[in-house]
Amino acid sequence: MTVIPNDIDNLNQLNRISPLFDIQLTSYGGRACFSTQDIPKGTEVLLTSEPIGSVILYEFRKEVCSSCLKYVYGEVCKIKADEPKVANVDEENQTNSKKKGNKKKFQGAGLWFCSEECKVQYQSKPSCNQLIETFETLLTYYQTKVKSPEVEDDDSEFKPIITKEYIDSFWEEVNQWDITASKTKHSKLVAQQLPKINSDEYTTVRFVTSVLHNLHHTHSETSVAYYHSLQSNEEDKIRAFPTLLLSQTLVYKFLRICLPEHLQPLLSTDHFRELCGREYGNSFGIWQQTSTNTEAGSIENENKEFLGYSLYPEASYFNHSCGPNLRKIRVRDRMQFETIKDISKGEQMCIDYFHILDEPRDERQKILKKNWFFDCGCDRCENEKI
Ligand SMILES: C[S@@+](CC[C@H](N)C(=O)[O-])C[C@H]1O[C@@H](n2cnc3c(N)ncnc32)[C@H](O)[C@@H]1O
Repeated sequence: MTVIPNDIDNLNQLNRISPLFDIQLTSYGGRACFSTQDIPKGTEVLLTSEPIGSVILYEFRKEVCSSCLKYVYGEVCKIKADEPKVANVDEENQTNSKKKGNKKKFQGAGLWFCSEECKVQYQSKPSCNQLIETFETLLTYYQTKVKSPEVEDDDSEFKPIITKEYIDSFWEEVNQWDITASKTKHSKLVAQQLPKINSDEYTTVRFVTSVLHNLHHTHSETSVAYYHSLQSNEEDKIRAFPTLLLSQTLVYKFLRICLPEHLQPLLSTDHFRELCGREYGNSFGIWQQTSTNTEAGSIENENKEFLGYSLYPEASYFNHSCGPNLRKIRVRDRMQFETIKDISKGEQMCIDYFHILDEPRDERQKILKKNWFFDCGCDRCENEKI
């Protein structure tokens, strides 16, 4: 069951996301955004800050610009990240690499850009050097431990009944592993315990790392507080994809062994579980945009490839409606929300999660339940109830 937070009072203590709306409880449960005044059609109600976490899928890493997220089918980005000038690798990792004499040539940290301007813009972000060094370290470890497709886990027999207790017991074993790992030398952990991971797991490694880095370095206290209040879908997600449980524990162990010292305190099994549970229901897909980018951004009217995903806590309190009054537009790596109807004071402000507005009610309900784990309680679904 999804745990729906009911912390309106705490949220309302925070700086408002926008003067145009606040967060209140809905009649069908959970929180949502409600307008604080009449808002005419065509008004921008939110332009997010940079995502608190973001990742490009491994298969698209060379084709999607890490800065503006531009993707053109068949085109490879030609520019890699520059090696940070000030070395900042955590000491033990550095010592291990040096001892073994295997300090590799800088590979670009798996970050690719469509232009010099995009690279400069990305690399001028606060603490970006540390993030690049961390990504480079993770990439290097991943390359030594990549799980080849022929040894993928056989999950055909893995059909447990997923309950909260089952998930907790799985993670209890990881807590025990963590205690032992904390007493083991890093070099021994790398040699004996570093799990092999596949490209999807590596994608999760990168996403989690970006969140931990931004929590530590870049985002405001308010943004962090909104992040910590996001709803988690852990149980529903694991029930829908049981093999994720094992997969997540591998990702966790990989991170525990490979993350630099300064991010380690943010990595606990509790936080990791919450983060993975929040990511599923709250992040926004990075979709290929087929319309031309304009200064105002590009409207996501023709989605093609799924390239990755980003998490913007301040935009994650918009609920879905089958008759939305907002549209979302990606502007580089930010999301903009704009009214597509006049909105009256006190009305709920909603987006379309899944491009299903042309489907009949039953079909829409089925799709939302299967993919987002909720029974849609929007006005249109209520009105179309037989
Ligand atoms: C991105 S969050 C939106 C904010 C969320 N309501 C909260 O309180 O954190 C998505 C979740 O909101 C709920 N939700 C969104 N739209 C809904 C709708 N039309 N009907 C019922 N629940 C909805 C579902 O639980 C969904 O997983």
